[in-house]
Amino acid sequence: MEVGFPPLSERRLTVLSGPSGVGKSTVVAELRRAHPEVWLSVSVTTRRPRPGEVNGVHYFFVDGEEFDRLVESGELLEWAEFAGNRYGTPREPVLKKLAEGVPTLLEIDLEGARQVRRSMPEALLVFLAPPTWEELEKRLRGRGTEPEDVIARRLEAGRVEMAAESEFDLTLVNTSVQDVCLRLIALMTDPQGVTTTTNREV
Ligand SMILES: Nc1ncnc2c1ncn2[C@@H]1O[C@H](COP(=O)(O)OP(=O)(O)OP(=O)(O)O)[C@@H](O)[C@H]1O
Ligand SMILES: Nc1nc2c(ncn2[C@@H]2O[C@H](COP(=O)(O)O)[C@@H](O)[C@H]2O)c(=O)[nH]1
Repeated sequence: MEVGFPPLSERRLTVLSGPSGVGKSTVVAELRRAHPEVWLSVSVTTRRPRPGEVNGVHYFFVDGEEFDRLVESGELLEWAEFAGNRYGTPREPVLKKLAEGVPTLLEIDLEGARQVRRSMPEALLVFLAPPTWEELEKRLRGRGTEPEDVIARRLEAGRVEMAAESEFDLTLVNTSVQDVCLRLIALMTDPQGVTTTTNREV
C-alpha cells in the first residue's frame, strides 16, 4: 500500500542519515558511481581532512571563524556540531539543484536531518541502520580513521541516533551496499518507489 509521500517532483531532496560508521559515504559513493545524475551536496566542516580527502570534493574544510560567518550570514541550510566538529550544508547550491529538478542528496547527521524536516517538510528522510550494534563498532574501528577517544564519542552519538530512527520516513539496513543503493535510487527516481507502510526494511 502506498504511503502518503508527496510526488517525486516535490520530494527530490533526499536526506541520508545514520550513525557514524554505518556506511553512508560508502553507499553514496556507490550510488553516484552507478547514477551520476544524482547530485550530492558538499558540506562545510571544521574537521581536519583525513588522508586522501580533497577540499571541495569531500568537504569544504574551513576554520571556526569562517564557519561562524557562514552561520551568521544565513548561508547554511542546516548545521550541527558532531563529535567535536561543526558541519553544515551550503544553502544556495541545494536550492539551485532542486530548482533545476536534479535528484539531490544530503548526507548529514540527526540534528541536521531534523532541521531539514522543519524547513523542507517535503524532503524524504532515510535512516541507514547497521545490521547489529557490534557490526557498527567493527566498521567504525575497521575504517581506521579516528583514534579511540573519537570513536567513543562517535559511538555515544550513534546511540542517540539509533534511538531516533522512528523520526525518519524509512530505514534501510546496510547489510549489502548494493541492495541499499538499489533501494535508495528507486526511492529517489521512481514515484512508486515508496510503497511500504513499514518504516524498517532489510
Ligand atoms: N555493507 C557493508 N558491509 C561491510 N562493511 C561496510 C558496509 N558498508 C560500509 N562498510 C565499511 O564500513 C566503514 C564505514 O563506512 P563509511 O565511512 O561509509 O561510514 P559513514 O556512515 O559514512 O561514517 P561517518 O558518518 O563516520 O562518515 C568503511 O570501512 C566501509 O568500507
Ligand atoms: N548536520 C550535518 N551533518 C553532516 C554534514 N556533513 C556531514 N555530516 C555528518 O557528520 C558526521 C561525521 O562526518 P565525518 O565525515 O566526520 O565522518 C556524519 O554523521 C555525517 O553524515 C552536514 O553538512 N551537516
